[in-house]
Amino acid sequence: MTKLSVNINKIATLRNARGGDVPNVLEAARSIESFGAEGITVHPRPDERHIRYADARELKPILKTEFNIEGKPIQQFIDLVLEVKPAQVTLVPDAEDAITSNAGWDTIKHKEYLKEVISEFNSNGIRTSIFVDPVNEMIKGASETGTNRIELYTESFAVDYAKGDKNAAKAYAECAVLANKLGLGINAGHDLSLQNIKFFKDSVQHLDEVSIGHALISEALYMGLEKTIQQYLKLLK
Ligand SMILES: CC(=O)[C@@H](O)[C@H](O)COP(=O)(O)O
Ligand SMILES: NCC(=O)COP(=O)(O)O
Repeated sequence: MTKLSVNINKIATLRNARGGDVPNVLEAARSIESFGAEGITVHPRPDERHIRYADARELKPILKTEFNIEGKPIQQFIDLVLEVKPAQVTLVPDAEDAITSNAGWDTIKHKEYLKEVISEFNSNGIRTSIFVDPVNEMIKGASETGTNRIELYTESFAVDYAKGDKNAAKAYAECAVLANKLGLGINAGHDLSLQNIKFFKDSVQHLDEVSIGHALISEALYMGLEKTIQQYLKLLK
């Protein structure tokens, strides 16, 4: 069974557009949980253009499902995660000016750094996951950092699948088998949607969790959050 964690960054984007508190991200998170989602993901960025560090602090006590905080492990982010103590932290190598996440970690080049940060989170009881491209060498490198899980960066899958490529999930399927052999849990995310999630889920074994934000919130504009979440849950069974 693959868990659905809903990324609520885009709810905060809408809120921030008017500078007030509409829509309220805490209320949205509560509703998302009540519609059956098994987790809430946030990805605060240093410019706080969508979800804010303060949102992460306020979300923790009200959430009933798994809280996943994603981000680049700069000191401010590390301090936030150690204070909030979510169930899971996902480390992402965000470039300074990127519109969104656009690459996985080079787990060989940054192995020592990742080991250090991961060890601190693990010793505080926080499950760790690192964002990686579907490349065997990066999976092997990840397994040497001490991380509990990897998150497969699915943008290239989404692009190739949309072009009709039947092998769009091949590298992901191979990496998932390798990661599982190496004892790593497997998450996936980025540009997953109602169009492509079933193919991905059916192609990739051992998938513990997917985190979905941009497409899910967009689809909910037409169908509503409840129906949209229920469709994902059906496709992830
Ligand atoms: C790691 C990942 O793929 C997502 O967290 C994505 O980066 C969402 O971030 P934005 O909402 O800032 O695009
Ligand atoms: N980790 C991926 C995530 O949280 C959501 O990515 P996206 O669905 O907004 O592309």
